[in-house]
Amino acid sequence: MVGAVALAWRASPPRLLAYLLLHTVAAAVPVLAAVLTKTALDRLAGGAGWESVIWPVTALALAGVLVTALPRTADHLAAVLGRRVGRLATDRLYATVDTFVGLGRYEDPRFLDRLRLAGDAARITPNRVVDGLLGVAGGALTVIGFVVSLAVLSPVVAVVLVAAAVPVLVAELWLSRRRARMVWEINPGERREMFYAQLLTGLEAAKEIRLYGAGGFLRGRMMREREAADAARDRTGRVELVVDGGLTVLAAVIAGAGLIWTVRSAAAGASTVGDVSMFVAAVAGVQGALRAVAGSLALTYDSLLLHGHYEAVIRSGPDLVVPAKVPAPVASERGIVLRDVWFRYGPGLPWALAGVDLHIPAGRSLALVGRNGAGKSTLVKLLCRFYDPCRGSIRWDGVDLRDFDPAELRRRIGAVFQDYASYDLTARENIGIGDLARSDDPARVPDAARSAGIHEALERLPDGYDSWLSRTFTARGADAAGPGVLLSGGQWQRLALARALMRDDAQLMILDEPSSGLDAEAEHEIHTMLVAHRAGRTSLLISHRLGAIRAADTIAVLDAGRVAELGTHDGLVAAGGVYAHLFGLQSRGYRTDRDPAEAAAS
Ligand SMILES: Nc1ncnc2c1ncn2[C@@H]1O[C@H](COP(=O)(O)OP(=O)(O)OP(=O)(O)O)[C@@H](O)[C@H]1O
Repeated sequence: MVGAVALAWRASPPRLLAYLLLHTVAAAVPVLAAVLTKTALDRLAGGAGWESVIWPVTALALAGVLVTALPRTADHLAAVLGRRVGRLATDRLYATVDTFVGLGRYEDPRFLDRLRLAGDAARITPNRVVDGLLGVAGGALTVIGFVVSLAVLSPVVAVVLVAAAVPVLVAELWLSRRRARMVWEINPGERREMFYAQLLTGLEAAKEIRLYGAGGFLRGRMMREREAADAARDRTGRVELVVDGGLTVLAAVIAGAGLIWTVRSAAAGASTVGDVSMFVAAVAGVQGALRAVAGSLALTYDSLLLHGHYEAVIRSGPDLVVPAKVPAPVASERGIVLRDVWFRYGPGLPWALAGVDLHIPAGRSLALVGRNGAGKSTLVKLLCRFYDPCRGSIRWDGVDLRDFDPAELRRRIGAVFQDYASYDLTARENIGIGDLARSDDPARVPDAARSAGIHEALERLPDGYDSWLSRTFTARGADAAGPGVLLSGGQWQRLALARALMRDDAQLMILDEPSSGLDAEAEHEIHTMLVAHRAGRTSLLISHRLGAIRAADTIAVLDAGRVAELGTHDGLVAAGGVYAHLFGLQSRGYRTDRDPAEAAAS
């Protein structure tokens, strides 16, 4: 609770104070109005003239003005404050997410459920907590005012009214807890529903969905998720209806009984007409305010439960241990050494790496080959420290990767991942992301693009490097409302390569299938460039096209998470093992002088 209120305070102290003041005045006005009405009626009933009621009536009129003006002003203030708090909380949330070193949390459905609720909470809960607390405080003020005035008329009714409030409060809190549990339970389904909705409305899967006619299947799945969530909401709604309905009837019975008692007492001359009016206003006021208090309490409680997810993410701490101090490199250990590295993506899952021993000498190139699922990309992810090995160690210049500052480690690496990203940004930004600190240098982006062989193509775009590479969003601030342009698959791949080449000072260049989408000529051209670029640098190259990696200083064949073969291209071909077999298959596929029977069979 303190966290939520502190956020609101940090977002805008003057607005929060003004909001507090408005709420206090709004809470006091109904009590004041009831007292003024009683005073005026009693004076009139006592035969007093206009002069003696002029001030209570004028004050009553002013109170009426306040009652109409205050809620609008308070609503406006609440909305402005809410947006400010939302911005601050969202920024804090995403800043926290940005501190996560690894990828593990993005593969933990429970954490993702929590993250989604935290996102909702960041937008709404701090303000709702403040609103709820002010509602409780304001309502309590109104209740106290009315109960005191009522106690003067009838202590019994006052006590009964207050006692009747206890079950209301208990019931509202119980309903809140139930609602929060329901929100948590339907959250995974709601995330799945969002996933299906994105598939159905996004460009990414549109081709396949249309070609395979999978729209109905996905829509059915989406609606089933929605139905399940709505069924849970309906169940909660029914319980709320029964509980709230019962409490409303109880309140009406108490109010009715009290009214009969007061009118009887006025008829018997034991109380005045003003007393009756005060009683009616007080009972309605107390019951209304009590309901408002209970509602605000439930709102606060609901919001706090939701806010708990936000706080849990904010306080989740580092996902991988980050050392306070990085040890100095060991002069005798140059390069990267993997020693008996074991890794799996989760307990109970198969080992993706099962005892890898490998040395990537500084300034040399190592190529990784192997069948699908052999563990090549996993090894790359471990080198970038997106995960830590379960067993064994990876040392760079003698320093365990766990002892590096992750940001420092990543500054040393340039990479093209197999599943590289394509950003809905301009071409210049798509490349500049590779080294944002130096992306303003006018020559760097075109230089990187030239090396990746994409410069001319980008220059030919409608706005050159500033062309917007998206068909689904319009550029921010763009005059033209139309979408931008899209690149071909191979051009996107070259763009990803240019992004990696922005870091021309990277000590380690990782290229995971950097040319899989390129035509034969482009592939040759890129690999010639990469061979020149790699000279004297440490590099790790993964490719299923073995012709592309034959120039590497060392080739390692991964098989079922282990290094099965290690050597140069010529050495491995001569050894006649897995590499020689795979290379033989590929090179035979390109030969035209094959035995016709062999060609027909392949
Ligand atoms: N995020 C993940 N969570 C769980 N298992 C994973 C994950 N990524 C990969 N795996 C599993 O780890 C094993 C190794 O996968 P990896 O991607 O490293 O193979 P690869 O050699 O790069 O394959 P390919 O040649 O197909 O790219 C596979 O069995 C795969 O199913």
